[in-house]
Amino acid sequence: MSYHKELAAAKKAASLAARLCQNVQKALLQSDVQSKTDKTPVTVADYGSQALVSFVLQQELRAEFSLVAEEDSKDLRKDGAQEIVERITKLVNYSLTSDGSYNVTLSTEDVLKAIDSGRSEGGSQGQHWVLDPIDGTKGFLRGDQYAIALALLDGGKVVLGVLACPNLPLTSLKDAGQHSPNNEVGCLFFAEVGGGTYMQPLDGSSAVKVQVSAVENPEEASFFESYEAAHSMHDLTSLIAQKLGVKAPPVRIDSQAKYGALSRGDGAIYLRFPHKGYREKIWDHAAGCIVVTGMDQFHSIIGFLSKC
Ligand SMILES: Nc1ncnc2c1ncn2[C@@H]1O[C@H](COP(=O)(O)O)[C@@H](OP(=O)(O)O)[C@H]1O
Ligand SMILES: [Mg+2]
Ligand SMILES: [Mg+2]
Ligand SMILES: [Mg+2]
Repeated sequence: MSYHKELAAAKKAASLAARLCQNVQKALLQSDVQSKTDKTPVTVADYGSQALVSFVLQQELRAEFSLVAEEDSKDLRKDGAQEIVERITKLVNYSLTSDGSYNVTLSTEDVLKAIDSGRSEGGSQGQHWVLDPIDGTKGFLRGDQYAIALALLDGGKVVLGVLACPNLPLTSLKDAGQHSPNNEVGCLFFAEVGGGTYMQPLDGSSAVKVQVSAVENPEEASFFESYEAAHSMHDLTSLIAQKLGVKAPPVRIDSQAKYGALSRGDGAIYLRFPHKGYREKIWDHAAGCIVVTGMDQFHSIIGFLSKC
């Protein structure tokens, strides 16, 4: 089965959402950042990105669809949230219309409903979209890496994935690292089951096929891990790397940008071990997983792991 139409819609949605996030990151206001009940941060860009992706999928696919996504409108419907909802609505309308993609004006209620269309429970039957509207919100707030991560599940398997990484350099992190001022940034990774993985600049120029690292000797390999020690046990990863014989220091990056960088061979190993008791969410891995395993790359990864 081919998912070309779904992939085109997902790329359009993630690219527009990336532009919304870039606009917010340029001029982030203190009032744009809220704290959720689990004490993790959420911003107008997380909500805006979710509303926008949900709207674009609905417009492009014109069919009933199920979306499992990170955010919901509960806090936005509380007293005192009207101003922030209006700011989100303005951001969404601007991002949808400024380059002529759509000719619409969504109301605040349209935006809240679009956010809440991400409340599906998912499941192993039928098709479900999986969205992290901003993965790496802490990285986004720091001006570092973050990703818009969108995947499609069919019968419980990930069949396509798109990762927009607005701050990831177009060239390998091996060459200039994450923060060189000469870096041109903004990558869109995408993969469809059986079709390999591609990367293109977020400005829309042409895509190139990417491959995971061919390094087989752990002494020559480098590894990616979460920037936040609260999200992954840095002590444990350091121990594992030591046992494997890895010599390079860890490359710490927020979000599924790690999977993007891994898919094009910037490093060879991904290590992320949450602390005891943390329950993983599917939107934190679905898109990144297919971008790295994009079928024809799968065997080289298995090959590498079996040698470790
Ligand atoms: N205590 C914790 N342990 C592990 N992961 C956590 C965590 N608290 C938050 N996260 C998740 O880690 C994600 C970021 O991943 P990474 O550590 O690879 O950058 C966050 O995604 P969001 O930013 O979308 O909320 C969040 O879902
Ligand atoms: Mg979050
Ligand atoms: Mg996330
Ligand atoms: Mg998120």
